[in-house]
Amino acid sequence: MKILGSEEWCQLNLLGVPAIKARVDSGAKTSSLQANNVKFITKGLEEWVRFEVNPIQENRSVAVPCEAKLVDVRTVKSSQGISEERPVVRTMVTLGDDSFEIELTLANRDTMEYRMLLGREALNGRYLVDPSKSFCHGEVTEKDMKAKYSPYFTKKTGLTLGLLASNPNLYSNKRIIEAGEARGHEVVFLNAEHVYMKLDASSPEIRYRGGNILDMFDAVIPRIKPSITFYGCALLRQFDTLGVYCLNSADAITKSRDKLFASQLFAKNDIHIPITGFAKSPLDTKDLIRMVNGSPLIIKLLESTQGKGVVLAETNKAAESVINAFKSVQTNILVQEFIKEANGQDIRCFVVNGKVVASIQRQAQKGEFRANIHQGGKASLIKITAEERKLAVKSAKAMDLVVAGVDIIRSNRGPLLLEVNSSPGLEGIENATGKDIANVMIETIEKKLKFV
Ligand SMILES: Nc1ncnc2c1ncn2[C@@H]1O[C@H](COP(=O)(O)OP(=O)(O)OP(=O)(O)O)[C@@H](O)[C@H]1O
Ligand SMILES: [Mg+2]
Ligand SMILES: [Mg+2]
Repeated sequence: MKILGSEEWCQLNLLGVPAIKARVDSGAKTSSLQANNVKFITKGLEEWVRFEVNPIQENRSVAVPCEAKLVDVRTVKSSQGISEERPVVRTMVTLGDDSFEIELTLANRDTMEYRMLLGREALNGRYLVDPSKSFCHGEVTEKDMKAKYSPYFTKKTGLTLGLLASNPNLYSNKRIIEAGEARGHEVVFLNAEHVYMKLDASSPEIRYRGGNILDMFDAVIPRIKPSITFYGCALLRQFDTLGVYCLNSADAITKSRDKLFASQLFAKNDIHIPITGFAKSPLDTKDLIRMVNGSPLIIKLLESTQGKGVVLAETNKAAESVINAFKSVQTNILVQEFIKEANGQDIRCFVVNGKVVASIQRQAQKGEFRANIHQGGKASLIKITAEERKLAVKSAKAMDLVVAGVDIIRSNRGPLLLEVNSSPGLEGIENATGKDIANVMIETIEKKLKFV
């Protein structure tokens, strides 16, 4: 009988797969093939399956479209004990000089290092396995693979951009993908929580769930939600280490997410904010309140968005009890002068690459002081003053943010900065102004990468 090693090169010619490296696994009964986007279709009276195979390990960009007649659907238990339904197809496999029929279960599990497994059914009566050997029926080099799959290595004309975010259905994310594609780039959505990394001085890596190595990106657009700031920024640092341009650096995002640190940087850069205090001990609460000119005053959780952690205390007594209540549960807060004359209005300036590309005024709902859209605020068009424009640009720069949503409030002593956001939403501001901000973001990446 012929000998098979622990891995062998196969051809699945009927499926249009001219070479695929298989793991010989006599511990498994049936053979399996990695398949993505599996769809059941009918051809006449027959049931078929349509799917894609990524025949090259650690490469998702080569995807061969396949079709085969469905012969069965089987419940298979994975090594982790999870049952799943897998379609089974029958096709011809070629191994060196031999060709024979084989049944393959289609496994869409991402974690397949080998794209194909040869199980007992395929081996019985044909081969003996010698696990100490490999490629007994011929070898396929990387160069051969490139030649065999050359039609799939499409000539790249645009950039490859990664959108590092959490929800592909958010308006902002959909718009960024759309704008990137419209400008001829490939935009790949990366769920930040499915990305992981190898920290190694000689071969650092970034991988995606399933083991694909993410080494194809020219730039990454971070849209990190606050709850995963820490992890998301670690990923951005890794991309940066690997030479991938990040539209907003990990450093800049980290700074802007910490209201206390950000306020200190504003003060240092001569950027005016409402009088703000921060203290550790409840013993200092009374003076803290005096320091910001007494009530009514604003209390802000250090990490808050959409206005959720911003409270107005109308009296000194109320302020004191709210401040001390937060302190008793070890929650960090800022105490801030209330800008009453703003009348529940603030200004959101969208800054990209040192320019204000759009701005809107937000008006809080009746009886509410927070102008956030999430708190029922209404957006309207506004022409900002030269001073406000300068303040917005300077504030984004103080945070080193290339893309920033800068919130400004109009006080009796001129415009004051409220905060700078590193993942400003596009929906409210694009709809109100009719400006294509996503396009400006993509253009900026092109400029930074000198892409023409
Ligand atoms: N000192 C203040 N005086 C008056 N109104 C204020 C003050 N600070 C905040 N506000 C109002 O409350 C809103 C929310 O405050 P802020 O922007 O600081 O919080 P946030 O929760 O981080 O919101 P965002 O979603 O913009 O990140 C502001 O947009 C503004 O309308
Ligand atoms: Mg904020
Ligand atoms: Mg805000």
